[in-house]
Amino acid sequence: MVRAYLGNPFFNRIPEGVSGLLDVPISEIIEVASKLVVDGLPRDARRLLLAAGHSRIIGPIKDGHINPFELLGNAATQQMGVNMAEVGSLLYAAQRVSTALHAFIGVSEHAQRVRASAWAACFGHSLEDTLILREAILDQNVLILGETGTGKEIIANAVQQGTLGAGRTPAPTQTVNAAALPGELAESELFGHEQGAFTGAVKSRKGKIVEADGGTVFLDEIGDLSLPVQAKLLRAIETDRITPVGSNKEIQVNVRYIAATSHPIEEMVERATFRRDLYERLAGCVIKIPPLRHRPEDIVPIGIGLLDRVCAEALQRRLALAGASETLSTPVVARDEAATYWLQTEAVHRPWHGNAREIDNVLRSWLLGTNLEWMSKSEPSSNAAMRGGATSDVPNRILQCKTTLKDVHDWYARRVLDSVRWNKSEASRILGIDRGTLQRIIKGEGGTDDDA
Ligand SMILES: Nc1ncnc2c1ncn2[C@@H]1O[C@H](COP(=O)(O)OP(=O)(O)OP(=O)(O)O)[C@@H](O)[C@H]1O
Repeated sequence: MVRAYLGNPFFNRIPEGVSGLLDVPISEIIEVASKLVVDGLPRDARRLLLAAGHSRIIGPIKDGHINPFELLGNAATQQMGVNMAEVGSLLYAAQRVSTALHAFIGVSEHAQRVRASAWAACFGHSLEDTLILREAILDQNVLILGETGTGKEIIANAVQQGTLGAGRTPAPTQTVNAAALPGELAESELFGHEQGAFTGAVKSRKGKIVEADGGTVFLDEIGDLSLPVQAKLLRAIETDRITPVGSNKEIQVNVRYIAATSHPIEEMVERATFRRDLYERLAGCVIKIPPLRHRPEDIVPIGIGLLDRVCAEALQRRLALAGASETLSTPVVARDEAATYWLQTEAVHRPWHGNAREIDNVLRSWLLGTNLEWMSKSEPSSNAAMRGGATSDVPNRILQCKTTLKDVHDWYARRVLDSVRWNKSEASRILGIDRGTLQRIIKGEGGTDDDA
């Protein structure tokens, strides 16, 4: 039996096909269990059973097919006198948070710290924290700080996954983007309104905070909230009550707030453009995501992860267009070698002021220029031209590529159509073409004539 714990290099190197027992310190059960589920351990990982310690539970594991999670629950129950159902729920939440944190790629210490902070925002720093202080942990609001494109939304989503509703169902989650909302609208979006409360309020509306009752509200771009709305939000947080616009009735709510901003909020507090008391209420747990230029070792892994995603999306689109008749003859993830090489040799030296989002945009436009041939045909192109050429010489590669302008038009039209769920009027408006032209593009692609 091997004693393993999170951070132990062994744990990350369990060879394919191994079966056995891991003796995990009780304080790390939740981390280890969730890591087992998400971290791509061997397919027969179910045979890798976790034991929270001791010989009296190892026999039954060896003999039968005991669910390791149940076993963990039992072990924790025995040792700490806690409720079995509660431990089961915790493990379930842990699994969801881990899966969500997987989307936050990064090997740097900074990235690891960000993931650990998000984890702590849900479960604290130890199993004792988790079991004893969980209510208090979830009572704390979370503030995520980082430049644009650093992955604040990914982290917010992970923290949201840590809250469970009744019966292990996911708790309600709502997102409000304060940057997109002028004053009155922000108030109505957050707190709801009564019918006739203002011009255009033809029906009453609940508002995101009430809709998230029992769960979380993600307040994106909180630094853009006006001072009057800040005051109202502060009151909602302090009293757990909100008053819809135009109403004189208060509504009781139980919500965890997760806020994020790319503005320097501490400076805003100093300049009194953001309320200090609200900042303090939101900053129960602060997660700072450093920009990519402070963690250049994350550039390649993030780039490769995004490249896989872009290629998989492109393939999916192609299959959707081809219809059910085409079988999946190519791997879902076809990584572009030239792009990988470029990431390793050139991208690492760039400052990436737009952070991961900028890498995503560059990769997407690169693939649009060079890989369209692959996107529209059944086999991946060899990319020989790209491999042979200097990787920074994008125009040169585009010349060698057989993509026509029509291919680019059609591809882009399809992207827009996808993004508006094939609403052709909306797509024509975005593309700046009339519906007849769009119809012709669709016919050329083998689409249908039905209006969305
Ligand atoms: N560490 C990361 N790993 C993988 N993808 C990332 C990472 N960080 C950011 N991304 C990707 O970058 C894009 C932007 O991420 P996200 O929207 O979470 O950033 P943000 O910090 O909320 O930006 P903004 O402040 O502009 O809203 C997304 O496509 C996201 O998947």
